[in-house]
Amino acid sequence: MSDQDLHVLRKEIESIDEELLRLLERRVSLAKGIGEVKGDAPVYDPLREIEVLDRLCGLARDVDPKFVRLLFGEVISFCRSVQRPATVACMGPEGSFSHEAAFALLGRSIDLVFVEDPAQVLSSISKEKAQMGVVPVENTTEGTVYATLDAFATADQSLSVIGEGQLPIRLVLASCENSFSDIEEVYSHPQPFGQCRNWLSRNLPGVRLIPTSSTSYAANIAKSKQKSAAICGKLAAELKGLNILEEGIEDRPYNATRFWLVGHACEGRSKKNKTSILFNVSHKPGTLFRALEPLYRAGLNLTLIQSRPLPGNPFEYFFFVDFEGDAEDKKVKEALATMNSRVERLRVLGSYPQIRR
Ligand SMILES: O=C(O)C(=O)C[C@]1(C(=O)O)C=C[C@@H](O)C=C1
Repeated sequence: MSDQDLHVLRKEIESIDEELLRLLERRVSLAKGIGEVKGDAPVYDPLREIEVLDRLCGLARDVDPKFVRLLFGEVISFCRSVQRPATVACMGPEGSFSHEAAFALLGRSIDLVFVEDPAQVLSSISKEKAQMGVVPVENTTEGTVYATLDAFATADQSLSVIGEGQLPIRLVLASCENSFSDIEEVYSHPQPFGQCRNWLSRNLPGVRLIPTSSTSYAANIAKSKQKSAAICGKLAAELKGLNILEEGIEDRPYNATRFWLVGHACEGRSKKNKTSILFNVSHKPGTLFRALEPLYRAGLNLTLIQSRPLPGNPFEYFFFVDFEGDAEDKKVKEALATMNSRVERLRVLGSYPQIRR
């Protein structure tokens, strides 16, 4: 290829880039117009975003659909923000896996509010410090995130789960030190410690493991403390300027965490909605069976059941159940009505779509 050929091709790229920019500006202008039509109604429409992204991925021919989803996910995120800026609460500080999950679910055109725990995420929404929140629910290695379930048990009843997404969790050992041999203590959230316990016993036997409220908080400590390291995400390590001593230290090849997107209920439903409920029963034989029986008779597939101590009632429990289906489906509605007559308290946390970006 001659310099002249390269020049011609680059000029054609510049022309296409300008065309793409003008089309993007047109799309943003249309989104602003939609925002005016919506008025005070919620801007975020997860079902419409899924529809737009799935359609484009179906149309993609010579471009990887994963890239199409990522690119247009950010276009939509910006188009959402020009209608009304969205403040999203999540566990911090910056660089936490909840931070990464918020970006994965909503794109990067969001304002983030970092808080200590899931209860503060929910209270941030209730106090209108944030319009939405992102909380971890379950990890493929360590199981349910109890703090999230406990937070919902006492949270504002107006909050709903409005979406769900899975984030692959890839753990790194990060430090100001340059070698394993210099590490005397490791900081991280208890969940990641559990996700790489075998790696730790093989590579850092006997090192003190100190739990923190989040992985990014652990990175903060490792940044300021010699002979220490953090188990965190790559984003946190890079944001703090730490050396990454080892990547991919999670014990299982597939290590992912399910996150809920929380806010005020959205209209509509997708074909594959899930529903999450919480309930408690009287402390008598057969009450749990009778509570679950209507879900069985409706043919609903349960994807999670988890008991948690009932606050104020020692050795009594409330239960979380996720199942496939939407609370507005006729058979689900009837099953929940029967269930409601058999339990002491039943709350539908939400029926929501799977969000993939
Ligand atoms: O169609 C809408 O309701 C819009 O607001 C537009 C748009 C988009 O950019 O495609 C943006 C935000 C919504 O969550 C859904 C879609």
